[in-house]
Amino acid sequence: MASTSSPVVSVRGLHKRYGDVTAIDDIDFDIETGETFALLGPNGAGKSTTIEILEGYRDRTSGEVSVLGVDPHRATLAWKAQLGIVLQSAGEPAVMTVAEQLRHFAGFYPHPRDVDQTIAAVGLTGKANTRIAKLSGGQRRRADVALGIIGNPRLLFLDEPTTGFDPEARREFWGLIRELKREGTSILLTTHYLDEAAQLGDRAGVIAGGRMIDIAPIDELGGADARIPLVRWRDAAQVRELRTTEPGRTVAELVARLGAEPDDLEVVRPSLEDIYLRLVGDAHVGSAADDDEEVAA
Ligand SMILES: Nc1ncnc2c1ncn2[C@@H]1O[C@H](COP(=O)(O)OP(=O)(O)OP(=O)(O)O)[C@@H](O)[C@H]1O
Repeated sequence: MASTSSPVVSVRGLHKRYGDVTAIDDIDFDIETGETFALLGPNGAGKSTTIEILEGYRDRTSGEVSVLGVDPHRATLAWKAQLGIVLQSAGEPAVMTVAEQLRHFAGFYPHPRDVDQTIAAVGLTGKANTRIAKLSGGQRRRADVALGIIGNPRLLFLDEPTTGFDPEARREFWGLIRELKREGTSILLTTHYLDEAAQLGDRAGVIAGGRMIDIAPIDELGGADARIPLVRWRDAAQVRELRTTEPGRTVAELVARLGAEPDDLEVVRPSLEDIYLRLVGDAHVGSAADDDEEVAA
């Protein structure tokens, strides 16, 4: 939930170049206290670069960045202790057990979580005394998340946190993140799973080619027009589609015109994934598809 206090993250006019490659091209966004902000975009869009700049791991070329009121460029240990970071790849698995590793890292923080409760929260109680190297891929990812939250962070960075999770583990993980949200943790999430963004995100920013092409509450992404339903049916051998704000009237007119129930009739509301793909596709081709005409799909 957004609040009226100053944003936990504020980014203005951010640019990042790697040699000749412009990875980030003038992006602006804020994350409010207690908000979960989903950063979405295709491979190579610039999400990790943005996150690494916010975390203080990477220099920017230009622009203003404030994280918990501090420029990450001037990071102090006290500032870092308020961040929780779950990287895309956590490197070589540790030889320590899950519990040993968490106890070790808990010692670095002024107000850590309880180790056993954290292990339970990520669903690894049965594996607390197993070496990290012996965990499955999905279990290792849970151990990464446990490490990210052991310091009781005010701001949690989750970079593709559920890659490799089975569907049940993903749902359990969403429950854990909702609990962290309830506790007031602000979260920056990147994910390629649009259902995950829809489940957890309050707002989302879509990056493509280093530019922020849309930023809105999750259920307003792409604008109102993006949610116009599609009436689809089969006409002889062809599938027909019509985008309309009045699907009921369209179906009634179709039935009247055909004198019978249309074959394979369905009314489809665009999913977040449909809307996202359209946004990213439009950013690539630089032009929108025609919305109003009846077309053969
Ligand atoms: N260290 C680097 N040196 C040179 N170019 C880089 C470096 N890191 C990233 N890039 C380039 O910057 C652009 C943005 O990369 P980035 O890793 O931020 O994208 P991403 O959105 O996180 O992608 P993914 O979804 O695949 O993780 C890409 O063109 C990438 O090739």
